[in-house]
Amino acid sequence: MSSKNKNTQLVSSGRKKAYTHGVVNPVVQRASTIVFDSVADLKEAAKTRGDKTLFYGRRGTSTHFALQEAITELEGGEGCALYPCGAAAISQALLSFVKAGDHILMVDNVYEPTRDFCDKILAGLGVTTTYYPPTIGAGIKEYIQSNTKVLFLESPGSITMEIQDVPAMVKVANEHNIMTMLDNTYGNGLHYRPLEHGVDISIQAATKYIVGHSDVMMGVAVANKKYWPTLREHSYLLGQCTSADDAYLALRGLRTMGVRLNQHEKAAMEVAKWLEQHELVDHIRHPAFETCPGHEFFKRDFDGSNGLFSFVMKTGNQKAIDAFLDSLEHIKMGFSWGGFESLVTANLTMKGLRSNTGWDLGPVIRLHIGLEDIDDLISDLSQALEVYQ
Ligand SMILES: Cc1ncc(COP(=O)(O)O)c(CNNC(=O)CNC(=O)c2ccccc2[N+](=O)[O-])c1O
Repeated sequence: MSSKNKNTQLVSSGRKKAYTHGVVNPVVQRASTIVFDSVADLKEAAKTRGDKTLFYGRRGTSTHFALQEAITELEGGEGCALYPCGAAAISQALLSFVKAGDHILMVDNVYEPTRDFCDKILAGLGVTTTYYPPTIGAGIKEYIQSNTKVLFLESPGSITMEIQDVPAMVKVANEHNIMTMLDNTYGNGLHYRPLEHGVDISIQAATKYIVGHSDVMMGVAVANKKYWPTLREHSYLLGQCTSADDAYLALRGLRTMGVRLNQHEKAAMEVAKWLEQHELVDHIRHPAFETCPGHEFFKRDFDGSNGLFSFVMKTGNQKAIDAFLDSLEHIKMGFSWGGFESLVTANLTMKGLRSNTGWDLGPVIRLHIGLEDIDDLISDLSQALEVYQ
């Protein structure tokens, strides 16, 4: 019996006997070639090859089908396409729907490699991009052109964590027949489901919380009924596929995502509250804090937060940042988040990383709070801030 309760879904989804063969987890069905006993079998498989039928490795196997069903249920869509990483999910979802002469609207705090894809790849294909302020809301209307095809959102946005008024923006997009895509790596389907707010395609770097153990690169995109057929077929034609082993590991991570996120959220809130009172810290950029732009939309639309947040320093220079980073022991520098480990990245300024929103504040330090003991993390930050000068 299926359930609308998310933690039950995380445990139960994608466990049809056709995928598990009677055990708890799906089989790891590695394949390039599927063999058929008769012409009739081959013709039957060819008819339904795009819909969870064994036909050819690139179309997926039982392991992939189990993961696709689970993610589709988690995000509440019609179907889920799998990609080798989050960046591929973003770029291939865009390439599935734009053509030369189109224009897209991209949020200005978007994950930097997404910006680079727009500027270095889409531009070369004749697709133009306008970056809009993350807090623009319904004012997005002013940025729409006659050839605008896609409104791309990421909420909260990368590093500076602004949360968008998604329903207001989706309403404007629908009024102008513009499709919407949202990078939901932060909301992860448990705490935020873009399709419930009218977004057409929800994209995640499964690399982060879904996998949850920093050992698989994967992207997912879940589309609604209107856009699923095109996303599924164009992802196939663009050659997007993942290994059965990675699909198994992603599904394995999904099973504990609920309990892991509970701990990430609890620990991050405690660490952020400690940082908030520190004399060197200007303010916290954690969606659950009033000092985070768009906090009111987080309270209205999200069911929870996780281990990722940033804080802005009152002052600082690169020397102070480097000394701080080098003195951390438990919290490691690394270009990712969503695993069990605590990580840190730092930006001296956001100037130059934004094209339509200014930045006159201090350095930004982003933390991913992992599953270590909170006291150890706070002690680590306390001693590191002592050398931040
Ligand atoms: C919101 C969001 N959306 C998509 C992706 C990409 O996922 P992938 O890593 O699986 O491709 C990510 C990847 N997250 N990684 C990080 O935030 C770490 N920083 C970077 O990756 C980064 C930032 C700026 C410039 C270059 C990089 N980089 O390491 O490629 C993401 O945060």
